[in-house]
Amino acid sequence: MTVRVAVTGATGRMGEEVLAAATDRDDVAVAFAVSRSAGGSVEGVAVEDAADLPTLLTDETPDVLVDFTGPASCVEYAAACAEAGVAFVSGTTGLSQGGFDSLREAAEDVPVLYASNFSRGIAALRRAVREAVPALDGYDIELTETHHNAKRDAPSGTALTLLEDIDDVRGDSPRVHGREGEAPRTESEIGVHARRAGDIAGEHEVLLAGNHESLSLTHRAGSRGVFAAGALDAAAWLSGRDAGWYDFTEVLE
Ligand SMILES: NC(=O)c1ccc[n+]([C@@H]2O[C@H](COP(=O)([O-])OP(=O)(O)OC[C@H]3O[C@@H](n4cnc5c(N)ncnc54)[C@H](O)[C@@H]3O)[C@@H](O)[C@H]2O)c1
Ligand SMILES: O=C(O)C1=N[C@H](C(=O)O)CCC1
Repeated sequence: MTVRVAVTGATGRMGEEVLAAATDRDDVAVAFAVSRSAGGSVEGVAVEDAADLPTLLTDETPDVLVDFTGPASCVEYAAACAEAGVAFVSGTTGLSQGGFDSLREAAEDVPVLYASNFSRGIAALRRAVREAVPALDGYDIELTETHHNAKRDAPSGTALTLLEDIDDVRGDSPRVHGREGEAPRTESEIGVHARRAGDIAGEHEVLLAGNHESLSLTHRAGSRGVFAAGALDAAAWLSGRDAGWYDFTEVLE
């Protein structure tokens, strides 16, 4: 079965990547693509005005909408999907708690799958972190993420997810974002470091150190293609499911 996807943020880095990835697959077809800057085409798909999204959802009846945009539009598009009965996949980061609450509200009406990172390697890193942290009780933890120089939010959504994973397995820890001046480390804190440089697609390192040894768990995305492929895998998996909140790990099971 071919799942018909609508793509938002079509002229953005990820939107373009999703449209490119879709052309190589048989299990998905692009129903339409929208952007704030409408006009022209990406990967042979005409780019419509994002302001027309509610009408397009009703007229073109896609199965799933795939969203990589910004926090405000993500919430707006999730509500439009809930209204139109279209499943919603989003990897947009930088959402506030209120933003996530709005997505969960949409999940009462349609299937919603949100992931701060759609790479399989990050899913494996999360499992490794959940295992390593309790095994290395009392070790200091530092988390470093590195992304391209146009990224807006910091720390990355993936870093926040990894911090939640660590809190889940060893209890809540204070976070120290960077260090400057007289700033000795406290025992339980997690140092968090965000670097922005060049066109780096995404790197995350969780460093555990103690007992005269250190363990560094690192993931590097070689290109944005891994995120686009994961998001389309999620869209194909989500289509036809019941309304509710879904996780990317379920797609990989
Ligand atoms: N979950 C993942 O695997 C993953 C991977 C890569 C990027 N991301 C996230 O995806 C998002 C987009 O990243 P990008 O590099 O493509 O950014 P980008 O700036 O290149 O593209 C964003 C697109 O969304 C549009 N947009 C932004 N705010 C909007 C608004 N309020 N209304 C309508 N359109 C809006 C922009 O016009 C642009 O076309 C970011 O939040 C980023 O962190 C997530
Ligand atoms: O390029 C980005 O922006 C990325 N954002 C996600 C995040 O914030 O974790 C995933 C990696 C790429």
